[in-house]
Amino acid sequence: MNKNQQHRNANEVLVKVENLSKKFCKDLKAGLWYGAKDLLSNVSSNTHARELRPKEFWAVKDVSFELRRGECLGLIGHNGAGKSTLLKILNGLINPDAGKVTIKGRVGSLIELGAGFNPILSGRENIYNNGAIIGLTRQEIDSKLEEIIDFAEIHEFIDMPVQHYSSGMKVRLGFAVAAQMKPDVLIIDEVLAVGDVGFRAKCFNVMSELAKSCAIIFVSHSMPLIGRICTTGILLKNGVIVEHGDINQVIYEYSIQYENKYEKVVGEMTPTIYKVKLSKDVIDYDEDLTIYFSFQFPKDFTKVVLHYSVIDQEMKTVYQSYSISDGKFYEIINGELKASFTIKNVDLTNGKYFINIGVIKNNFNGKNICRVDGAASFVVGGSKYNSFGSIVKRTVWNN
Ligand SMILES: Nc1ncnc2c1ncn2[C@@H]1O[C@H](COP(=O)(O)OP(=O)(O)OP(=O)(O)O)[C@@H](O)[C@H]1O
Repeated sequence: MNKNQQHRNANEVLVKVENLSKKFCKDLKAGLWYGAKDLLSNVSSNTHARELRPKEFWAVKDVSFELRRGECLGLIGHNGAGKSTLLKILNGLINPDAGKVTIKGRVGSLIELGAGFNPILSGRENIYNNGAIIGLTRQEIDSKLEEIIDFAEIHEFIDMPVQHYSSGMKVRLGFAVAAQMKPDVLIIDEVLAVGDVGFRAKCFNVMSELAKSCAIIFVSHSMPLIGRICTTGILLKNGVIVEHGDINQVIYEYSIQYENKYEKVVGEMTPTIYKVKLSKDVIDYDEDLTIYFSFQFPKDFTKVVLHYSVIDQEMKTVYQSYSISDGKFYEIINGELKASFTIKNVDLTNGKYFINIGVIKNNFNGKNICRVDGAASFVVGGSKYNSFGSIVKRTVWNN
């Protein structure tokens, strides 16, 4: 086996992260002071590293994992969880305070918008610069140049300084360079979302293709995307790994800890009081869910129509229903509307969902008397169906 074949060994560990920690200071003055003190006392970052001084906090704390060729790791977590900090350490943009990163092979990355580009150089010059940094010869870059420009679709602007590129153009160039240089490890941050839909689709096709022969670390807040591309996942919370393993399990853990109460009341009449209760807060995909509620209004109405929507974490409506479709009307008597409805077999994949409940006049003019968005939330768990999409579509697999 020659050296090159060895280098491309399937399943070899390409990224090894051991007890990685990085702290930041919440206060600029204190941060500068600590920096100066550390420099003066010539403290190596690893000796003092494990203690926090006043106003410091761990952005990444004791993170360890391995990633093999052929694996695609989804890094997920709330805003400020430490994802970008971890990526920047992996990419060598910042130094950790403790721990060790070992990466084998060539690293392609798209982390911050425009990071890695010299703004006063043209797109073409930046391609050469970046290629040289990852160790390609001029001839090798020459042979990839057209491919990169074609992929980025920025032919007419390739000789313009990068500082005049739009955000999307920077992302196009950044991704094209990172992906077309045939990396062993590809690190992609949320920044990809800046690209337009067509370009994003192209990137995901390339990532799926690259995933077969390299190791990918991908950060995104879009769970459908993460679920589609990644094989394994890490959930970070306050810089600490709280879940690591199968991507569907990690997405599920993330979705159930999501605290996004987005409760909002809209419509021409606000209920003075409302109460909503569910038959169960955690259910299986094939169970029924009953929603009990009572709304107090300042005015009576006869014949109103109820409706509800089930919303997923991407804030997309998964399904909705109107009582009028089943010929059912309600009355608001003495200002109170007290009712319940049952969703038969929720038929949803694992995750957290919200319920919007609305009341409209029976003339169905579309105007809400009121609608309570995020009136309740529930979790679907334990489904054998994975997290792609929202609906579990039971299928008969004929011969
Ligand atoms: N240079 C810095 N100086 C001080 N604090 C920083 C610095 N960079 C990041 N932080 C802090 O570290 C924490 C983690 O930030 P990070 O950007 O890694 O989060 P993230 O998970 O990528 O968040 P998001 O989903 O919003 O992109 C945050 O509290 C952030 O304010």
